[in-house]
Amino acid sequence: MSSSGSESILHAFISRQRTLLAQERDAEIERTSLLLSNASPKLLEQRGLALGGLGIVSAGVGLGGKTLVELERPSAYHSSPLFPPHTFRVVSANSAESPGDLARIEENVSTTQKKTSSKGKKVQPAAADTKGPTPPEGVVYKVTDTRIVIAVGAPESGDAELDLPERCRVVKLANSVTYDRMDKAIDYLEKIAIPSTRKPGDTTNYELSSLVRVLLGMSPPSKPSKLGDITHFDESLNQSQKVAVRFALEAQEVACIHGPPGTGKTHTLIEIIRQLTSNPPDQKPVRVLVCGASNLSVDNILERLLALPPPEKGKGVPLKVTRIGHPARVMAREDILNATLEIKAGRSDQAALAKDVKAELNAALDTLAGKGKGKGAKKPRGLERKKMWEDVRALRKEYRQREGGVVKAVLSESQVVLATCHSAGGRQLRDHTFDIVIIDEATQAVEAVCWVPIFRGKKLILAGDPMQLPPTILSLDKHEKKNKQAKSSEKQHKDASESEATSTKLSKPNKSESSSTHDGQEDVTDPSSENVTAEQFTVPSTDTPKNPSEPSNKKTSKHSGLRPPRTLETTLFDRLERMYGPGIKRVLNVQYRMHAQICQFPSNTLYASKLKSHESVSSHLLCDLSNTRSFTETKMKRPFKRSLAVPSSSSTRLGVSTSNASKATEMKVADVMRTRLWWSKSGRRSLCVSVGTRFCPVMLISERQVGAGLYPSQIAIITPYQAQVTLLSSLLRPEYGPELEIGTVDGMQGREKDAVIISLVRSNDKREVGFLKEKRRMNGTPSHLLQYTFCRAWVIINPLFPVAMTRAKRHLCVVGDSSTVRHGGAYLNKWLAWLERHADIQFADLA
Ligand SMILES: Nc1ncnc2c1ncn2[C@@H]1O[C@H](COP(=O)(O)OP(=O)(O)OP(=O)(O)O)[C@@H](O)[C@H]1O
Repeated sequence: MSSSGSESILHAFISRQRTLLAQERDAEIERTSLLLSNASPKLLEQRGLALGGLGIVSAGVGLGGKTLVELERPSAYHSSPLFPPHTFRVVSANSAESPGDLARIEENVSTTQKKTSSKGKKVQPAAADTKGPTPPEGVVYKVTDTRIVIAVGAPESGDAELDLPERCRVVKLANSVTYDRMDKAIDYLEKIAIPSTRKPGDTTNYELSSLVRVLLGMSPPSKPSKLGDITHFDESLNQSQKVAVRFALEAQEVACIHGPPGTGKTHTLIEIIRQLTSNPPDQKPVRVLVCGASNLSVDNILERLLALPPPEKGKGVPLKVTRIGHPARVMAREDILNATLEIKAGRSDQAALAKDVKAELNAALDTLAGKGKGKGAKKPRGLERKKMWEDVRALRKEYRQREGGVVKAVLSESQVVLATCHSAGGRQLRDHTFDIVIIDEATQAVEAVCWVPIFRGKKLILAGDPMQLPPTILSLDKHEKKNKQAKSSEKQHKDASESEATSTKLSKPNKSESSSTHDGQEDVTDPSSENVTAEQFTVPSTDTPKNPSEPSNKKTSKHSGLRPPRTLETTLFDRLERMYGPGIKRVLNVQYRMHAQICQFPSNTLYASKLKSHESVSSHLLCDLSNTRSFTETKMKRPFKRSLAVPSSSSTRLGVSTSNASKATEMKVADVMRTRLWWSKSGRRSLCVSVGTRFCPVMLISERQVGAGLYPSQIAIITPYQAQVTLLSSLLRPEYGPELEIGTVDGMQGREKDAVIISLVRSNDKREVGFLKEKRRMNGTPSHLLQYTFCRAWVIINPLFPVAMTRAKRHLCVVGDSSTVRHGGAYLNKWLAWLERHADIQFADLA
């Protein structure tokens, strides 16, 4: 191809990425801002977009010199300290992984005050008072049932005086930080790949590395380097994992690892990290940046790295690992927290001086807030206050400088640095480069966010499963939606007509064969809604790889070049496979999690029936656990226990598609309570359901699972709706503690539990299943719920399959209204039919 030809393709690719990111940013802004500007505070609170009547508990200094403002519901205004259902999250729910929701802390003016302000003018609801000081804005740093912490004052954004009102309301804002970082990455990519786009006089040293060339299809992957025999640290690796390890180590630029659920993607990555970092002491240590699409995926890897045994005496030093990210977003475990940059920096020798400055800064902030030491301390006013704020500004600057030095020292000596893709673009890593960048859950991240860490490394290893959660995209345009709907109904029609017996023949249309559209963009049949070919799962008997530039089968030799993506759902992983064929990846084909019966349906329908269950798990049951008491019913020994199909009844429907979520939730709480009372008074032991579907998990847990000796920590409840999560948490947490995991599907990706209850929730006359319908998605972020309920213009697609159905090790319980869920398309219907044949079904006893 001529250089101008390839340049025009690069232009088209980059400009398409920009357009898609801009659309996504707009969608995000529309989702939050428009709602906020038009809604009254009361409505915002009802919709979980604001928390009112809050008081300040404290305002201290956190990493980066930000002020951490902690707020709660004071007993003077509220009968309960518990927050009502809300949508504030530490990890923002937008399409790309982001640092947390943005929020504004404004004065909570009562309705009467609002109607006639002191000047007799109407105050705009929910809008900041334009005449007073600008209300502080920041990132949600931590949320518990009773407290919310907002990190105010990003270092770059100046240091406006923090004037906190006595009675506050926290209002959610549109978050642009992630988009800014992704835009920056795409701008940088453009300047690297197309020198003509650089501004005259730009002296930046742009390096078009061979990694970037391969990722953009400018040159094919180089021949793999030849490694001799590999001595594995983990001798239990199966053949497909060994093949993947060798493949990743020998690849020169990029290697992809495709791991269906429970097949040990993370396990394999750990071996790869150990291999990479174990070069002889006389050689320069290899530095690895390990990223994930989510904080959870990063913590999963960190947890396993920390659990590694120290090297034998004289055989190297323990691996130095550091986790970048808010401790509040990191798994609340001591060893994990101790590996965070914040804690490590705080403990380092150089930290003492920074600590002194921090103490001084905190004292000054306390004085400004009228909480200074000494009796009757008052807020300074006038000139004195102005002077103090100047001191605070100077102290903050000094603190940042000192802290910057400490952070640099800690990171420089870390051989493995872990961060989310997004936070790899933060200022802490600004001057750091790495030999290898690893991205776990790469199939869940939009391509632009992957470029953030890619620029820091020379070689890239991606791990993921294109059949699991894709990135959540808000902005699929109308054309795309129509296209998708048409394709999905076509596909579902086809799916439904295929019997399960023929599922082994299911073949994913080869991505490389996808036709390009008139505008040169790729034809995006949702890559995830396709299936994997049996051939892709064939693992060679030795771990010697093929050259990624030599595709493994005839069909794939027709691989395409760089194409502008049609949607942000096309991940880098998808795109590479499409460009280079399956030779660019290795597939893991033995799963170590699920009882064979739990594995069977996803294997048949999504993995060409090639997903094998390792013998150590294929027949394990709850009753094999040492802590379970003997189950009185023999049926309990089956891995599918009680798939409850609840007949609908108009008086008891508990679907989410009502016009008022909070009302619906209140009603449901009452129903749950009533049912629980009824349940315990009746003393009945058999499973039955009297109303709706929402409370089933409550009973299942109390009556069956914990009753059978399971620990709450061995159980997870997965449900698509955040409102359901909030409801169940408020009911179950007091009884079973925080160890009982209750979450939406997103939170469960990468996790596993002995017993999993999936609550499908939806039950209604109209047979509306909402986002249960989408084969691969059933996302449950609160904002999605709100979107569904209040902005019907949005099409919500949500991930349940196969993530939710593949989290259970020994016991899977599905609770749902079969008469509603049955209308969720061919895939759901097929699953239900399969459950009816293979699981224990119990219908509700409406009497
Ligand atoms: N070779 C192996 N031998 C024994 N156990 C293994 C092996 N590989 C993986 N496992 C176990 O299988 C389980 C799943 O592994 P892991 O979490 O790495 O899978 P995954 O592919 O990342 O999962 P998912 O993406 O579905 O969450 C873990 O308990 C892990 O210890």
